[in-house]
This record gives sequence, C-alpha cells and structure tokens, in this order.
Amino acid sequence: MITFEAVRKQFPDGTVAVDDLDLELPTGRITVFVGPSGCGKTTSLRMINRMLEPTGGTVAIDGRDVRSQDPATLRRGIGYVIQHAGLFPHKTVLDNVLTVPRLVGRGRERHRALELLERVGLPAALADRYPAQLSGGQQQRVGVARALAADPPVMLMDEPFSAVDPVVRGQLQEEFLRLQAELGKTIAIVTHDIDEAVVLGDRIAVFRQGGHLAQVGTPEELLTKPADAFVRDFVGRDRGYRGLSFQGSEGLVLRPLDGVALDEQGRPVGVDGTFRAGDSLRVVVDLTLTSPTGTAVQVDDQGRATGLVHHHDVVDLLEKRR
Ligand SMILES: Nc1ncnc2c1ncn2[C@@H]1O[C@H](COP(=O)(O)OP(=O)(O)OP(=O)(O)O)[C@@H](O)[C@H]1O
Repeated sequence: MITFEAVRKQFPDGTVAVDDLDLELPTGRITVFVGPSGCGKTTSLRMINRMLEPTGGTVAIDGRDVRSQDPATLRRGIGYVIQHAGLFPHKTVLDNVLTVPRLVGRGRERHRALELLERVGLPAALADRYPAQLSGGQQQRVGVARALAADPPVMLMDEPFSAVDPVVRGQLQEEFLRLQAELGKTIAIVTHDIDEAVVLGDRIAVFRQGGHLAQVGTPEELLTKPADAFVRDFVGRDRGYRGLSFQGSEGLVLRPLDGVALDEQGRPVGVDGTFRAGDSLRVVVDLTLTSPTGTAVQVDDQGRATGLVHHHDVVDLLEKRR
C-alpha cells in the first residue's frame, strides 16, 4: 500500500501544489488521480518515486518512508509511464525496453523484452524499428512495456493514454486492464479525463484546485454519490446514464421473441446488437435507444435468442430498484 500522510508540497516560488494530502493507494489495485489542470496530480505522483520531495508530511510504500530509500534503488521497484511515452528516439523499440533490465542485471533480457512487447500488443517485427517509425498508440505500448520490464510492484502513469485518438485510447485502456488483471500491480494513474478515470480506476481520488482532495471513492460512488457541487460538476451531467454501467441487467423481465427472425440455431437475424444476461443496464439502454423498435434481444453464450426487452422494461426495473 502507498500512503500519503499530511503531505504538502510548496515550490520555492511559494506555489502550494499539494496541501495536507491524506490518501491510501491499495496494493494490487489501480488508483486514479483526476481533477482539473494545475490541481497537483502530477506533483503528488512524482512524490512517490522521489522525483519531487514533499515539504511536509510523509509518503510511504508498505509502511516505509520513501525518503529512507536511495532514489535509484527505489525507482527500480517503480515503473514510470508518461504521455507521449518518452522513448529514447535514437534507440530501437527493443533497446528502449531493455534500458531498464540492463540496470538490474543481465540474463534472458532480450527474450523477456520481446515477450513483453507481445503482451502489450506489439508484434516482434516492430522490435527493430525506431520510435519515430511507430504510431502514437504503438509508442505508448512500448512505454508500458518498458515500465513493466523490471517487473516492478508499483507503476506510476502520468496521462499514459491521452496523446492518442479516442478509438486507440479505448483499445489501450482495455488491453491495459486485461494485463493488470494478470499482473496485479499497485498503480497510480494521473488523468484529467473523468471517463478514463471511471474506466480504469478501482478507486478514484478527485483533486481540486490548490492540491486538496475533493473525494475518494469507487467510480460507482463518485457517479451516484458525489460529495459536493465541485465533484458533481466535474463528473458531468450525464452521470446518471454513465452510472448505469454499474447496474446489472439481472431482474429484467424478458418478453416473447415476437417479430424477431431467428436462424436454424435460434440466433437472431438482422438485429444490430444483442446483450447477455451479465451485461450492464447501460448496454441494454443503449441498444433499446438505438433500435428502431425500441427493443433489445438477449442471447445466451451460444448467441441464441432468449428473450426481448423494451426500454420501458429498463425504466420499470430502475423504478423497482429505487
Ligand atoms: N517547479 C514548479 N515550480 C512552481 N510551481 C510549480 C512547479 N511545478 C508545478 N507547479 C505548480 O503546481 C501546481 C500543480 O501542478 P501539477 O503539475 O501537479 O498539476 P496537475 O494537476 O498535474 O496539472 P495538469 O493536469 O495540467 O498536468 C500548478 O499550479 C503548477 O503551476
């Protein structure tokens, strides 16, 4: 666990970037720091690996004050990923990834680097290219692979996916979450994008101007119970709709499949989208709202239609759950 206790950072010019910050980042989970520009997110992140030193309070990893550890040794246990990946332009992809393990010792590094590139979704064929020969999304992947190379228990990520277009960002986020499900690192991510925070965070810390914490909670808590007007505004007006992502579709009463054409296996034909029993109400509402008939078809694991719901049914279910 990473702990901030009464942490303050005042820069020599008098700017107080972080003030009296108390925060816990649970082991093996993703904590997202989110908030408007200039509210102290990056400063807080950099105090974890001693790129910046607090002017008050304590940052500790597993109970050990980071200031009691030599910065170079400390950083070997902490991967660091930044926006635009920050790759060495004159080194190949492979050499970029190898930078870190070379610090910790030799061995089967090349093999491991190639394996890591594959795990972040980069074909080995790209290993000998230079960063300028890659797309923005590919560069970010190399950045993540490099941060993972020394297998650090902690990862710090500063706007890791914000330099790429929304479609690529969505893919990178999804792949990153799949990787984290296997690796279980303790991760802090800085973003100014609340949607990214909701997708990635197990916990979200909302910062406000002046380096104060406005709220800490799960994405669901933030969307359904914002602590005050600042968080409510920051989370956005469509938080009700987005909150449906956290509501399961169980309990929906299925209607008969009237008017739905089925193939020989019982799979719906000519239907744009379907949902499964475990999907969220957001998926179901979205399907019903985009279908010309206002309905969505539920299917089983084999894709066979099991029933139909109308958007009224979703509203009725929400009413019942109140
Ligand atoms: N070296 C410095 N000297 C003086 N002030 C600084 C320094 N570095 C950052 N600041 C100020 O500290 C405050 C917090 O900056 P920080 O970069 O942590 O914010 P942030 O929330 O990460 O913002 P952004 O989302 O724009 O990156 C800002 O007012 C910034 O101008």
